[in-house]
Amino acid sequence: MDPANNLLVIIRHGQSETNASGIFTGLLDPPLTHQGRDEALSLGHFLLDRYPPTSSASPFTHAYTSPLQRASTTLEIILSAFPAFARPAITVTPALNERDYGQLNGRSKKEVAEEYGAEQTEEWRRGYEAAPPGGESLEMTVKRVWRYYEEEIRPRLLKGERLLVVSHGNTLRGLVMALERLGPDEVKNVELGYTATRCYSLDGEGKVKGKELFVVNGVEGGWSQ
Ligand SMILES: O=C(O)[C@H](O)COP(=O)(O)O
Repeated sequence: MDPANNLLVIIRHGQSETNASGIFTGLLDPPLTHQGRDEALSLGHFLLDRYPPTSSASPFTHAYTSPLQRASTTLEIILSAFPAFARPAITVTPALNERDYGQLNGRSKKEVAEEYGAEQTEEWRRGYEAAPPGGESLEMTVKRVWRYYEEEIRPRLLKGERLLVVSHGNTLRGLVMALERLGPDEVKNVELGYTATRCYSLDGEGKVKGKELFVVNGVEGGWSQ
């Protein structure tokens, strides 16, 4: 896919400290691990190679991220690989926060599975309608992120902009579901590894006309269990 206009590149953040410890992270705000910082830098170099700036144009016109540092730091590290003139303006918005895991935020995934059973835990993690106690279902997350996409991101794409979105596993699963028109059963199988990257090109009406998965950090397509 050429670095044409109407381009949307979505990226999951690198590994955070609580990701590494097997803890439901949700709205917690842990820093990236060393591995997570390395993943972000490799991805920055990959994107620089894939979308080289020209003397007159930056490859990306705008970037979006969440206020949670694992996403915003991933974006900063990615952009550190680009020359200063190629740095896009950044919008930080809670609309791109991770799904709120409610009472599970901060709890060990293993212990939750022992307490509530593996099936229920999987339903909270990958089901569409199931909301963890006090938290958001994927359905609620899709509504939140899609509203933001339609109001803020899509209009820029329709103007021909090239956008980066650095966000979170379930938030981006929600965005993928809506962009690719997947059903609840299909989205269960969408898994995002650290710095998973997917690139969409859109037509003049905002419909997806092309999609590309990148192999970065040794994970095919950036998507993993
Ligand atoms: O919030 C978290 O714990 C992770 O970002 C994603 O967790 P999950 O794989 O359980 O959705």
